[in-house]
Amino acid sequence: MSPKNGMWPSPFNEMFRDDVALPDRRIEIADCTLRDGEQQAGVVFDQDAKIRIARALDEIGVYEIEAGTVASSQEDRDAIKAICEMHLRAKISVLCRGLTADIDQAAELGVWGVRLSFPISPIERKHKLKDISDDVYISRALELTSYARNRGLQVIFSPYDTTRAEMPFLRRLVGEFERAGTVDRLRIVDTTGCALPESISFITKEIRSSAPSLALEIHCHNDFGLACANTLAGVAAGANFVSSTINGLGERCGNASTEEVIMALEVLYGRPTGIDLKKLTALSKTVSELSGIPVPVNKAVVGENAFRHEAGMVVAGVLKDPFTAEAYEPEIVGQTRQILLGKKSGLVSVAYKLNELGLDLPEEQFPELLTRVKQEAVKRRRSLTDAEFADLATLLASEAAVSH
Ligand SMILES: CC(=O)SCCNC(=O)CCNC(=O)[C@H](O)C(C)(C)COP(=O)(O)OP(=O)(O)OC[C@H]1O[C@@H](n2cnc3c(N)ncnc32)[C@H](O)[C@@H]1OP(=O)(O)O
Ligand SMILES: O=C(O)CCC(=O)C(=O)O
Repeated sequence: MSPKNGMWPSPFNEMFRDDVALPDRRIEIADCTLRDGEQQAGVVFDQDAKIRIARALDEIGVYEIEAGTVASSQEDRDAIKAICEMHLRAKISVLCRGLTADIDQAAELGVWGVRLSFPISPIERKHKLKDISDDVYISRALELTSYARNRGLQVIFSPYDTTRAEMPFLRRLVGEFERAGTVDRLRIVDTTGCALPESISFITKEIRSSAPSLALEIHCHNDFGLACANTLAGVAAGANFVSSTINGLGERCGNASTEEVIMALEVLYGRPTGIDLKKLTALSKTVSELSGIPVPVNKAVVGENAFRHEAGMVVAGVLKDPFTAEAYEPEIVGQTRQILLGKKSGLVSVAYKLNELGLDLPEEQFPELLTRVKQEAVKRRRSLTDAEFADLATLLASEAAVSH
């Protein structure tokens, strides 16, 4: 076993790659940071912020940008229009309610496609669609989708709360779409983040068998920390489009994070996404800055600690071969590896850091320096900066010089 392209995942993954890794399988990122990301309570993206994020998403190479909710506000519509006028490579879509007025507004803004959000589970239908019957639901869904189609829009139908829908009705709906040919893609939506990966897999396969020609997208929330796993389950079961957000921003606990799904596809499934991976960390920082939502230091892929090592036994391995503690090289995602000195350090780290900082200290002083590093880290309740470590080493060196 050895690394390939700077990556070294579990060899057992090979057994589960199935068709996800096939070179001719199309798996595209339809990022919704500008729509669901902004639904994170407290987040406001103004037009400049939306334009910056849209440009950055386009630069990494996402297939589609869900740029906002058309009914939300005039500011949003202005921003969506401005994004359309940037003529990015990425397709621009917007969320519409099940109303022709929303579709009209979307068409006038110049978007490529609409996402028709139409609640499907019994609880949503009862409270949001006046307990609409199955027959009326289907006829409205067909009317709305053909209306959007006739306005020249790509049509992505979003049965809101798909994971709590009744399966016979869901099967009937997608069968109708397949017959009518009014829908380009169906988004499977885990609105409350309540599904297991196995359930997502089941739902995706059921829809595929009821409507084999319908393209599928998967959109998962993170209420149980399963959004990325559920998204991958959807992809493995046949969804070719991923609806996710940078930093996992989004309603409540957020969505599957775009960068996590991309790296899982690339590293764990061995499936190239065509995304410029080196720009992921910078994009995460931009979204964090513009949303005002900090990225947790231990966030997968883009967190500051994702490639930092402090524990002595870990560092001893990393310095011989980083793959003892990492599944892929940090530079792939625009990060760097760092060795920190602190309470959990060992002598190997002391020697490494002295050398890295160009500091001279007799080897017999290393254990004393390590003791002082640990004491200082306990006192400060954190790892030490390079300057603090250098101060400790310099002080110890001068004490040793005086006592000789
Ligand atoms: C969870 C999701 O991701 S879905 C997307 C959610 N996104 C947003 O809500 C975006 C921001 N929203 C807004 O700015 C506002 O809610 C607006 C402008 C869209 C609508 O505002 P208002 O007209 O004042 O309606 P309000 O938001 O108070 O209520 C929504 C109404 O739409 C109905 N509704 C909800 N979903 C849908 C739908 N997909 N299609 C049609 N009607 C719907 C609700 O039942 C409710 O109707 P009611 O007043 O008869 O109870
Ligand atoms: O497409 C929709 O219906 C909205 C999707 C959504 O963000 C959700 O329900 O989680």
